[in-house]
Amino acid sequence: RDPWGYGNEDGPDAWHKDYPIAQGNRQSPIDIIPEEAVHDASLSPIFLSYDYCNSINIYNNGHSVIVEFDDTDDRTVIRGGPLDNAYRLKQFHFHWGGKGNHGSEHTVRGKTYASELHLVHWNAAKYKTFGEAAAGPDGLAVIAIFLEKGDEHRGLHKITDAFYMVKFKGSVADFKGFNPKILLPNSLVYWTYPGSLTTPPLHESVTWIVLKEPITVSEKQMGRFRMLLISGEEEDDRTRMENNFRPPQPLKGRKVRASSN
Ligand SMILES: C[C@@H](CNC(=O)c1ccc(S(N)(=O)=O)cc1)Cn1ccc2ccccc21
Ligand SMILES: [Zn+2]
Repeated sequence: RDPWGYGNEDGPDAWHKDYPIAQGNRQSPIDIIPEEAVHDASLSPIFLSYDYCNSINIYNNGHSVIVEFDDTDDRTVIRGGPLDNAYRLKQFHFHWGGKGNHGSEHTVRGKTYASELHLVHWNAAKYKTFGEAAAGPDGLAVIAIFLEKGDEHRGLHKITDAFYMVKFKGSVADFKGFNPKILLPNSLVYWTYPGSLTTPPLHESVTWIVLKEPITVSEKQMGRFRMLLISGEEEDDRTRMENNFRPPQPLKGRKVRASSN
């Protein structure tokens, strides 16, 4: 039972009633102000070892569309940057808006993007399961990539072409052999800060790694996201999945660090 959503009654402003951590000290997303980010020369580059990456399935959980990976070994990990060890890729998913250029969760000096991709990794060196990691202070590392409206993204077609199979909440389909490396921008320059899951249970367990350089997607490709529904196949209503983003949360004294390369 997921009583939370993005509507007027069950949206981000109401989440604190069931999840009081929503008003915690390290909540996400945030508005990133580049001039205020601390330039940290000790921050090494992020290393993505995605070569033996293999996706398993794609599914619609009523809140987003998620591509899951086999995380039973360290074949697909990220390391370096602010991380003390390797974190395993578990899934990636998106947040997006309706028409226009809103829809991202993080913002940059108030600028919003049409969508934001989250690559979710967990600290398998320290935690036995993803669920445990998701509740631990250094359990997760999420790479956020902004999607800006512009030319079409050829790597995104395979994903948007699969959306018809997962139109309804609760639907899942095979989605093998997709490597998210093709969704990365040219530069891995990033901002990093300690934060949380941006959806309930809002655990404060995420080291955020937000890439500065967006990738571009076409309006037509964004339209495909908006054909996904939050309703189940058996339900009468057909409510589109859109505007599934949480607005920026108070920084509460946290430092955002900027990488140099
Ligand atoms: C943590 C929750 C599931 N939520 C997430 O995994 C999650 C991941 C990333 C983000 S975001 N938008 O910040 O990148 C938000 C939520 C429940 N849960 C607990 C154990 C568990 C095991 C498998 C699946 C879900 C599980
Ligand atoms: Zn997310």
